[in-house]
Amino acid sequence: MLEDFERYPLTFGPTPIEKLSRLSDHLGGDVEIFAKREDCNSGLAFGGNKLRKLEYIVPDAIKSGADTLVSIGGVQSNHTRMVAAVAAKIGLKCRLVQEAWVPHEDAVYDRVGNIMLSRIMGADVRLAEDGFDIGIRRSWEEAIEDVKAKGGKPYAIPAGASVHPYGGLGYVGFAEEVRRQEADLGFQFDYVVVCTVTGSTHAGMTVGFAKDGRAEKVIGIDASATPAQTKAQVVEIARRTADLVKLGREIEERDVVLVEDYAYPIYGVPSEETKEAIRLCARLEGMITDPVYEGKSMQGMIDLVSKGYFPKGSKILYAHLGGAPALNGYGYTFRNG
Ligand SMILES: Cc1ncc(COP(=O)(O)O)c(CNC2(C(=O)O)CC2)c1O
Repeated sequence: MLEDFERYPLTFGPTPIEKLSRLSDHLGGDVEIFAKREDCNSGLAFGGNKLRKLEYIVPDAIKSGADTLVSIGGVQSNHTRMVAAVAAKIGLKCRLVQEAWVPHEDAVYDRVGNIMLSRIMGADVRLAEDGFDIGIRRSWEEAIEDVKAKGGKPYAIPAGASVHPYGGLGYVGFAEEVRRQEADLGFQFDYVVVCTVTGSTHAGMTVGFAKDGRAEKVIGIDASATPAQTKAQVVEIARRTADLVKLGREIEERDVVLVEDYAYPIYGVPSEETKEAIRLCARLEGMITDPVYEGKSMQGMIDLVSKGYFPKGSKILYAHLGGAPALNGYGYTFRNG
């Protein structure tokens, strides 16, 4: 599916799949839960899902002759941290807009975790007051213009790299990689559980698994708390990506399964149930999830298993997309563990 596209290696290679036996048993043993560890995919600044996407974007950036990568996220954005790491690795400058996406309790929220790493890696980090929205932002467009005004040659990467023309390709590759691993494992996964916010991770998986009739087995857990906008964006990215990789069929609305019940109270703020899911996974598997993204997809998966959403005997692949560095901005939240 991706033979026509150049990939710039930023990751170690296929990410490991591990059985979460203690979590599976704790949830009753009716389903088998596995994790694919995208959070351990690279040596670049603690890795994560955006690097798999950026592998298909970097060749275009290099070809463009740009000298500065320009991107955007919330203050504790994992995406902007990974863009900063990629810029450092390939020798480009980096301009980041960090918007006020999350009302926070921690006095150190804008000095630790992802934003600290981006600063240490030499990115030009600018805070902006605009609130959360997964769409194209004025602050980002102004940053692009400002780089130009100062004589730079910007390469624009939108939030999460999602609505970038090549934003979905990385996770088409994820599906191809899972199929190769399934051949070695001797079985197929019945479901893939993924956290969905700007949408190109979910969209790429939908297209990649549509190839063998499993598009609707990709269960997106919304963490944006703006599900209608997020779902529409996933569908749009999936349709464009399907054309790019010549899937051979249209992506329909029904191909995209987005569960909207776990993003509460709002984007970036964990509920009590999110915090419990983070603790349960950490205490049973030593696997760390974050309060913004994977904590909510873990919460969703646990709740769906408990409700019998997945038929008995299902093999579930949980996509762990990263996010742990942001925990440093939630020290007050977890002050008692
Ligand atoms: C750890 C982690 N897990 C899941 C997601 C959701 O991925 P999508 O944006 O592709 O839907 C993010 C995104 N993060 C964004 C960021 O700015 O970090 C794009 C929102 C993520 O970082």
